[in-house]
Amino acid sequence: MASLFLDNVEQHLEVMRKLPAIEADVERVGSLLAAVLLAGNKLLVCGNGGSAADAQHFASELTGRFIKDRKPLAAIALSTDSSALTCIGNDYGFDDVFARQTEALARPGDCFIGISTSGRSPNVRKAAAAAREAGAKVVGLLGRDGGPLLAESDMAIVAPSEVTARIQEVHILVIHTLCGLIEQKLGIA
Ligand SMILES: O=C(CO)[C@@H](O)[C@H](O)[C@H](O)[C@H](O)COP(=O)(O)O
Ligand SMILES: [Zn+2]
Repeated sequence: MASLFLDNVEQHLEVMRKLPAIEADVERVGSLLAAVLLAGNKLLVCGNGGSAADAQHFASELTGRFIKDRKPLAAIALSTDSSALTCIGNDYGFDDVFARQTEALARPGDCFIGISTSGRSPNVRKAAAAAREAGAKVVGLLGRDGGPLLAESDMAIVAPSEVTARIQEVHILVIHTLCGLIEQKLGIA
């Protein structure tokens, strides 16, 4: 009898084998993010649950380090400030927790990255709209059919799976690749 672990490994590998289909999207987003950072602008990243963890992981690879010693790069996760989350959530509602921070921080030339396995989370969608309003680019890191956020993004990477955990596993691979592409394109790797 196959174990749950081996079932998950098999399912994971099945999804991984489909990833060449999204290679061009990953390259395109990598070029965009590198251009944003090279121009002195910043990345704003957010998501819920596991994607909140991905958002802070992503931002920390850039402000801290990924592979090479290099200057810190401008990226901020909007899902990490418990005071902002509780204040905005309590006073305005949970749908506004990322949008209000985006409205405060996003400037023309910046890039907002919304991470959502369904592409349906209202707080991520509302923040994407606020980013667009501020003149920032919108990138969706999505799954399933991309949800409404797919059409609301300037560029998107959609993990080819219907399973939240598998989508998140693709997202972290994509995030690490984007960090590598950024370092490569900025001439620091
Ligand atoms: O990590 C997991 C499941 O693997 C959960 O925490 C998951 O991220 C949460 O249910 C999120 O609220 C899902 O939101 P989204 O990906 O649909 O935007
Ligand atoms: Zn998870």
